[in-house]
Amino acid sequence: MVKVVVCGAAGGIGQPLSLLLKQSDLISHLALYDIVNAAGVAADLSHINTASKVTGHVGKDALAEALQGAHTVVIPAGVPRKPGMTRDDLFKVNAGIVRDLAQACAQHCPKAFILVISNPVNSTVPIVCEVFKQAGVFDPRKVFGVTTLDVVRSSTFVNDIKPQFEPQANRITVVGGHSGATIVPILSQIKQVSFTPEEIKALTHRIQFGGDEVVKAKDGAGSATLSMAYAGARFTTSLLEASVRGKRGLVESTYIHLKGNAGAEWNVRSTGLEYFAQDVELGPDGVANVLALPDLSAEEQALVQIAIDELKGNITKGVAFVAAVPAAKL
Ligand SMILES: NC(=O)c1ccc[n+]([C@@H]2O[C@H](COP(=O)([O-])OP(=O)(O)OC[C@H]3O[C@@H](n4cnc5c(N)ncnc54)[C@H](O)[C@@H]3O)[C@@H](O)[C@H]2O)c1
Ligand SMILES: O=C(O)C[C@H](O)C(=O)O
Repeated sequence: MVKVVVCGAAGGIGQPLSLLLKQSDLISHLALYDIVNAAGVAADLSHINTASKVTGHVGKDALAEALQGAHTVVIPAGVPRKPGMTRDDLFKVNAGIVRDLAQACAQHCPKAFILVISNPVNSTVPIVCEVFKQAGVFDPRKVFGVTTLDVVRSSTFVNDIKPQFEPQANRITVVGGHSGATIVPILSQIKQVSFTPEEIKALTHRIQFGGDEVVKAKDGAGSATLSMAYAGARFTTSLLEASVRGKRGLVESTYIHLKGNAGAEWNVRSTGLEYFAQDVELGPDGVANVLALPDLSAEEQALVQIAIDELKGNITKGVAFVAAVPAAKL
C-alpha cells in the first residue's frame, strides 16, 4: 500500500500534478488535500481507470485523515508570485502554511517522505525540518526541496541554442537553492556540445530567472504550474522507484538538510551551510548518498559563493520563524 498525499491539490500545480501521479502504477492511494475544492478534483480524477484509489479531503478538520498512513506527502500549497515579486516576498503567507502542514505531518505521518514545492523553497525546507526536529521525528534523508524544475529548464534551454543536445537524455546538475542567484547550473559538465563564454553567461542567467519568464507571461495569473507539475511528478516518481521498487542509481538534484546525510560532510565543509541543493542518489529511505560537487569552472565557483551568501539569510529566516512562532497542534 503506497499512499501519496498532495497538499494544495486543487491549485494550479496541485491539479496537473495529481493527474500525472494518477497515472503511476507505483501509487495505490492518492489522497488530495486542500482548503477548497479537493473533493471535486478527487471525484474527477477517480474516474480514470488506473490502479490507484483517489480520495478528496477538504479543510483543516480533514487533514489528519488525509495524512494517516502516508508514504509520501507532496506540498504545493500556498500563494504564487505576481510580476514584480521575489519568491522571498511569498514568505509572509507561505511560511505559516508550510509550518502548519509540517506540524500535521510530524503528528500523523512522521515517517513519510516530505517533498516541498511551496516557495520560497530555500526557507520552507528549513521550516519543515525545524518543525520535525521540535517534534523529535526528524530524519534528514526524508525531507526534500523540489528543485527539479531548474534541472528540467536547464536541459530545455541548452537544447534551445544547441539542437544537437538531447534534452530528455541529458540531465544537468543544478546546485545551490531555488531562487535567482542561488540557482547554479553546472554547465561545464556538458561535454556533448561546446559554448562560448557569452553563451554560458546568457544560459546561466536564463536558467536562474526562468521562473520570471512564466510569471511575466502569465501577467498576474500566477507562476509556472504545468512545467512544475511535470517536474514534481518526475521527482516523486524517482523517489518512489527508489524507495518502493528498490531501483538503484537514481540521481536527482534536490535541496536538502546536509547534516545527517551520507556523503554530505564535504558539502558542509565547502559551503558552511546547513542546507544546499546538490545531486543525491535516492534509495529505500530517501537520500542514500549526497554526491560530491562536480569540478567547477572559475565562473561557477564564483556563482556558488554568491549563492552561499544569499542562502545563509534564507535559511536563517526559516529557522528563526519556527523558533519564534511554533506550529499550532492540529
Ligand atoms: N519549487 C518550485 O520549483 C515551484 C515552481 C512553481 C511554483 N512553486 C510554488 O508552489 C506554490 C503553489 O503554486 P500554485 O501556482 O499551485 O498556486 P495556486 O494558488 O494555484 O494553488 C495553491 C493551492 O494551495 C491551496 N492552499 C492554500 N493554503 C493551504 C493550506 N493551508 N493547506 C492546503 N492547501 C492550501 C490553495 O487553496 C490552492 O488550491 C507557490 O508557492 C509557488 O511559488 C514552486
Ligand atoms: O517563479 C516562481 O515563482 C515559481 C517557481 O519557483 C519557478 O521557478 O517557476
